[in-house]
Amino acid sequence: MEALERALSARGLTVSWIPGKGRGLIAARDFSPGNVIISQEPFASSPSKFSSGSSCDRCFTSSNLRKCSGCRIVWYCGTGCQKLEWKLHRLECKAFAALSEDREKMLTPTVRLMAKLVLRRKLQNDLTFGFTSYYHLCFIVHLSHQDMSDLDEKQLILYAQMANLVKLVLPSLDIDLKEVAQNFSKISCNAHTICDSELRPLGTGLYPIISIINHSCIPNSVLVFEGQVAFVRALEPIKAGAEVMISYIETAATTNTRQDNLKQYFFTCSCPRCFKELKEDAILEGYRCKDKKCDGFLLHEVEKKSFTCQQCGLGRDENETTKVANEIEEMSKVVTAVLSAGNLSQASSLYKNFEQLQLNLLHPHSIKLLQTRETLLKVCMELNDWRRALQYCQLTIPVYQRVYQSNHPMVGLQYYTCGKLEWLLEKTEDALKSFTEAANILRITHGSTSPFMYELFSRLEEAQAEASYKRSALGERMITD
Ligand SMILES: C[S@@+](CC[C@H](N)C(=O)[O-])C[C@H]1O[C@@H](n2cnc3c(N)ncnc32)[C@H](O)[C@@H]1O
Repeated sequence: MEALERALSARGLTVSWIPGKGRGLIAARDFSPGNVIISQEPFASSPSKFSSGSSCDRCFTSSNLRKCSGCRIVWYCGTGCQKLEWKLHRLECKAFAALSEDREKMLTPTVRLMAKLVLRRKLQNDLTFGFTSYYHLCFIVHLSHQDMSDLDEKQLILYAQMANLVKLVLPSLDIDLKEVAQNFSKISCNAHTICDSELRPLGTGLYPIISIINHSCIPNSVLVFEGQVAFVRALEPIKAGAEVMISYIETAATTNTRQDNLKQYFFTCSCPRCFKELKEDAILEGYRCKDKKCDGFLLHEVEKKSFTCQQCGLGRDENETTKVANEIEEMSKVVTAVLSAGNLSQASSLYKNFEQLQLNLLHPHSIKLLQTRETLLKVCMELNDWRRALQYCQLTIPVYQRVYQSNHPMVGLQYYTCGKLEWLLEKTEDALKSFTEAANILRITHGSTSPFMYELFSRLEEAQAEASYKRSALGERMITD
């Protein structure tokens, strides 16, 4: 514990016991927005689709992949990554090569992550491997909190079965089944989803120090990744003594949905957003005012059999709202099925009608409407319909600003998408504004040195150059006229 405290103190951090939360990471100095609070390599990690050739087992990149010629299961982007992983992979390579087709199917990403964890711990005392006991210590100290008594019988059986799978996958190792089952339970609360710069999930990793950080639905920090390296950056000024918090879940959701999604972590969030008044949830999951010009939110008045607008007092009949709500429910099944069948043109027009139907009933900032527009954005992009894609992208931004706090990477990424679409549509001034908004947020959440940020900065520079060229050309034309 002392070694952990020393390492953290050098980074301006400390660990404290927080009533109702267990341990938490505390700032021992002030951090400004964009400061890296902590960065860490994973103790163990696994890509979500490691055997399908879609990502490198080391850096998670998706290009130039080649199969390991030994096991023919794991993929690498080149000899560099393969060599770096070899000390660990050589222990599983032979075992994987010997797997029958049936057993190969058992090698799910979670089982693989556990297999890597077992192997890494086996290598722990091998100094030539380069892992110090410090890392191990962090792992043991940190991941010890999850209590098996929290689990129901079904989960206990599942973890025991998964532990058995690890034994089958690594038959030559002396595996303590009980310990592995316990570790599955610890992983479920402590692992982090590794995402690319656009927050698309790529895999799962265990980051011993980062997993000391507790959750808030309005976090003061954000977790982003460069390859597998995790970076926690401050989203807002964090004063010495304050707790560092990230969000474990998608926060564009109502309180009920967020609380449901947090159940897997065995706690009830008590952040200020979870105690926010009814109004926010009535907007995010509720109905709109009958008067389309009014943006009030409605509350159900059971005795009056109506939903009443809290801004203008206008009521909506219960029967009428139920009828439209049922139509929406029915249509939602149809549009989802058409989209899953892959018919994009049909999905595009059906989703457009679906959006119109939802607009009759749902508040303009409703999460369901937002999700429909996000789908329409994706579909229009796939169809190269940039004009409509831009319309939907723009419609999502005010809702993003409502559901994510300022500086949230999702807001920055959405501005970035808007900027790219505006650039394609030759709306140079608009693109410049959107790229600027995106850069202002994403340099806080993603830093300034990754290839992703270099690309954004170069798009921004290109838009600045084009805009000033267009402005001067216009000025010259006006002088001539
Ligand atoms: C990744 S760990 C965080 C560190 C943990 N507090 C510890 O002592 O090791 C996740 C666990 O921390 C606790 N936790 C995280 N955020 C919390 C919160 N906002 N309120 C209460 N408990 C929380 C829950 O027990 C959760 O399963």
